Parts: sequence; C-alpha cells; structure tokens
Amino acid sequence: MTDYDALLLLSFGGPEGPDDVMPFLENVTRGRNVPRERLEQVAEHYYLFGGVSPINEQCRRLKAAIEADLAAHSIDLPVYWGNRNWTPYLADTVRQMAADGVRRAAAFVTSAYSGYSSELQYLEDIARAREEVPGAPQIDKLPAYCRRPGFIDPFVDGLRDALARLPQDARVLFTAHSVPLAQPGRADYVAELEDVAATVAERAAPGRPWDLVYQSRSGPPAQPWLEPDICDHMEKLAAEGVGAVAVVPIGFVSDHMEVKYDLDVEAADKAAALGVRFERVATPCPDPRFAALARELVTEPAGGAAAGAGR
Ligand SMILES: CC1=C(CCC(=O)O)c2cc3nc(cc4[nH]c(cc5[nH]c(cc1n2)c(C)c5CCC(=O)O)c(CCC(=O)O)c4C)C(CCC(=O)O)=C3C
Ligand SMILES: [Fe+2]
Repeated sequence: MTDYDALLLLSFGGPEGPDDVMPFLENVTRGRNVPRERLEQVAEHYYLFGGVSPINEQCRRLKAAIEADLAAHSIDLPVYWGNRNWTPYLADTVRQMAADGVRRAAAFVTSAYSGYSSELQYLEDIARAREEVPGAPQIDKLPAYCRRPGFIDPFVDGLRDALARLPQDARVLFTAHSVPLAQPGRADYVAELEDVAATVAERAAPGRPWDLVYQSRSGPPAQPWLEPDICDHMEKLAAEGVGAVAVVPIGFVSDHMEVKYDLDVEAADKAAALGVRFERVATPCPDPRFAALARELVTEPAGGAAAGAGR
C-alpha cells in the first residue's frame, strides 16, 4: 500500500547524439567552475560512444523494470521519468504529472547516497521544477538507499564472481565519484561509501585487503577533491607488486559514462599499461532486486517522510 499516486524516476540526463554533447555539458556545468579544457576532454568521451550517454537507455530500462515489478505486486502506480540536465527535463515531466492530476508523488533518484551531488542537488531540482509549474504535485524524495539489500546484494554477487576469475592476491578497489573536499555533505557521502565498501568486502571477500578510491574528478587542479584517484592508486599498487584488481563501482547505480569511459576505458588501459589484471564488477541497475527497491521504498510507511521536498 502507498499514500502516493505516482512514482517519479529522477535522473541526471545525458546526450542522445553528437549535437547534444556540448549543450548538455553546458547545462551540467553552468555556474560550477569547471575549466573549458575539462569540458572538451569530457566531450571526447561522449563522442567515442557516438555522442550517446548510456544513462538514458538505463533509465528507460529501469522505468520498464519498475513498472513490471509494481504490476507483479498489484500496485497501481504510474511511473514518470524526468532529468536534471537533458530531455525529458524534470519541469516538463512535472507539468505532465500536474496535467494528469497527480497530487502527491515519491521520487526515486538514480543515486544511492547522501551529500550535495547525490541528494541535495536533486532536492533543489525538485523545488525549482515545482516553482515553474502551476498546480505541481507535492514531491517527496525517497531516502538515500545505499545501505539497502537491493543496492548492496548485486555488488556482493558481482565481486564474488570477479574474484573467482582473478588470482588469490587480487586487491579489491571500491570506487566512487570524487567531489570537492569543501562540498556540503561530503562527510556523510564518505561515511556511507566507507560503510558500503566494508559491508560488501566483509560479505564477498572476508579478510581480503581492499581500498576505497575515487574517480572522474573535475574542477580546477588547485581545488582539493577526494583522493586517491583510482589510476594513481593502481600505479602505487603495481609498484608494491599487486598483479590484479577487482574494481567495484559502488558510487554508481548503473553504467553511466563514468563507468563506461572512466573505468572501462581509462582505468582499464592504465591497468594494462601497468601489467595489472583488471575486472570491473557490474552495477546494480539491471538487477531485478534493484528495480524492486523502488517499490519497497515507496510502499514503506516511512518512505517519503525521511527527506521531504516541496511540501
Ligand atoms: C557525486 C557525483 C555523482 C554521483 C551521483 C549521481 O549519480 O548523481 C555524479 C554523477 C554523474 N555525473 C555525470 C556527468 C557529469 N558530471 C560532471 C561534473 C561533476 N560531477 C560531480 C559529482 C558527481 N556526479 C561533481 C562534483 C562535478 C563538478 C561540477 C559540479 O559540481 O556539478 C560533468 C562535467 C564535466 C566533468 O567535470 O566531468 C559531467 C558531464 C553523470 C552523467 C554521466 C552519463 O552521461 O552517463 C552522472 C550520472
Ligand atoms: Fe558528475
């Protein structure tokens, strides 16, 4: 049972073709102090994939999987999809929800953690979109879900499988998006990442050494961000004689560009150059347990209460 009359899948958005790439990057970085040089580099990552971000297809599949899971549990709840940085833009989705008579929606965000980029910025998106739309529904963001089994269990299974393919001395590297040290909510974000890493390590590889590393940093070089960077860390491990790594992208719910490029291309190439075997564990999003998580959160009595937006 649920008090809500709609579920909103809220995501980051991504380009759908080469002409979308620069306008998308300008949307993402407006007012955010990211050097032009960095934007041009990141644009190349998207061009390598035809200018198409994997995140949109992931969202379409996730929406379909959530709809199928709700139907299988006889829960009659329409699912909408809106993004921060690209079509379908959140404000347009909220306008459609209002036109359809939605009064109270729960938002499931494609980020599992607390902190500014992962949670607070999505609350700002919701507030801004509601301001733009007369008669907008109430929208409660569902709580951060990084400690829930629907998010953790697929990583545990994936890490066990990866380690089975690697030599006994393989090191486990848990990786997440870096953020500036000065970012609001950074301490909560790091505490959750450490907790998730420790939980997954304990269950999939008890006693084996592991490290938490960061990736995809941007911003001016003089600004301190969370470290160590995954590539720098692999260099250090290689020098210490580590010959294999199992890389667990705990910072991501699905195969975003940071996974498909920054890990599968950049970090994998780095590992190859160092002579280190590299196995990247899958993200949870294609797993049915992850789609079920949206239903679990929206049907829990406390579901929307933990982090309300726009009451
Ligand atoms: C913590 C975090 C997450 C995880 C939480 C979540 O999932 O929301 C995340 C997700 C994502 N970040 C994404 C893309 C980008 N992020 C950028 C820039 C930035 N990210 C930051 C942090 C995070 N980002 C930060 C502190 C910046 C600096 C500028 C700013 O303070 O905003 C830039 C600009 C270029 C660059 O600097 O790299 C791009 C293109 C995509 C889409 C990828 C795709 O297309 O598949 C996704 C899912
Ligand atoms: Fe980002």
